[in-house]
Amino acid sequence: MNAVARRPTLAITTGEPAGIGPEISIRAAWALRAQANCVLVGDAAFLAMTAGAIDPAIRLSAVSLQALRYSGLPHFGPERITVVDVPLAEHVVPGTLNAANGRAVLDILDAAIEGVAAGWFDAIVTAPLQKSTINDAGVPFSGHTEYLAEKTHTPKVVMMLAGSPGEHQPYLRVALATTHLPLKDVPGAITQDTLAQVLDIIDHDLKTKFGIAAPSILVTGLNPHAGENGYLGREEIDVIEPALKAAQARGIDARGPFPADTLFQQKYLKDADCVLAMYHDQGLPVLKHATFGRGVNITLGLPLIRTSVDHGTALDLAARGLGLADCGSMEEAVRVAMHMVQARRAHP
Ligand SMILES: NC(=O)c1ccc[n+]([C@@H]2O[C@H](COP(=O)([O-])OP(=O)(O)OC[C@H]3O[C@@H](n4cnc5c(N)ncnc54)[C@H](O)[C@@H]3O)[C@@H](O)[C@H]2O)c1
Ligand SMILES: N[C@H](C(=O)O)[C@H](O)COP(=O)(O)O
Repeated sequence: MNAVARRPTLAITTGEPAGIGPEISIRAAWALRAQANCVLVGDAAFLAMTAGAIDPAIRLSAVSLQALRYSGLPHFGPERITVVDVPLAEHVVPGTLNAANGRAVLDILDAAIEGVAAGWFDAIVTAPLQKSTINDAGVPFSGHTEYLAEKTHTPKVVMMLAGSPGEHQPYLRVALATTHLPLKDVPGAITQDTLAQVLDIIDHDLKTKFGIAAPSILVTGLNPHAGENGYLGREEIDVIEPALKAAQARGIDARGPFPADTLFQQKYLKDADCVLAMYHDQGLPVLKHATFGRGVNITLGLPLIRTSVDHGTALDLAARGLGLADCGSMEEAVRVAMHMVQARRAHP
């Protein structure tokens, strides 16, 4: 089979229409069309208008979901990008959220999930969406990660962001023990059972999806200075240490709990494959500070491949027009998804 036919087919969900998602999705799909068959999922008329404004040379061909269900995904070759049309309810004003379009953002995700199950797509790459707008549309929603877990009936998944901080610095992967939780709910969510599931998923997926034979995982504490021997909190002694001992007994190379504020140093990171942080804003600011614009969000533990960008909808940029958003993270999310598809093809 030739290289074009072997291109992975990736569904790019174009996300919040008033944000930068549609633009970065189109740009990444067009820039990487020789390597990946990126199928845009979103409102075809809006995407065509946006593509025309970005570069009139960009060629899009729309198909309806009904047509896909009837006759499968058409293969156009790298000279044009397929769009699966999921119409929005209302006209888009860039930079201005509109809850009337919130339901369509979920329809876009549902179409991509359906497409993976139907074999149209090898993986899903998600552009950023605005969580609040979906809630404003009346659907409780905390993130793609949780939504994909629910829709694929996966009891536990792990959010991991990864990126290269630059030359001569180790590639950084930061996984989270909890995802989108209010801070007050975090301590209660960190149990020995949860940590066992999270560590098993990280160990398994780093081996099977990233080809790391014996992953080394460094684990942070929850409290300042990892609890200071119990004087600044007992979660390290009561929960994290026993969970680590149990994981080690299962053959997982997980060490800690280390104070989160000093763990992110080269001397510790250089021999590690992943840092497991206890909550969102303990791990992600470090990763984003080091790699913003090149980072990728990967959901571990899912039965499908899903990657995403390391940033949000950037409504401020969308409001000011096209050409301001950095596409680096979106392109990297496409590349990581491609590599994961290729790795799965090599080791089904
Ligand atoms: N994958 C996702 O769907 C995803 C990821 C992160 C945040 N979000 C959501 O996005 C919304 C907005 O979040 P936020 O305001 O905290 O973060 P944001 O990333 O949208 O914006 C933070 C800052 O970074 C800048 N920025 C973001 N992306 C950029 C890019 N590609 N190029 C240049 N500058 C960029 C913005 O202009 C802004 O100054 C929230 O609803 C949040 O939940 C979604
Ligand atoms: N936590 C992610 C980040 O900070 O980049 C972001 O909110 C996206 O999460 P989902 O992939 O679950 O939507």
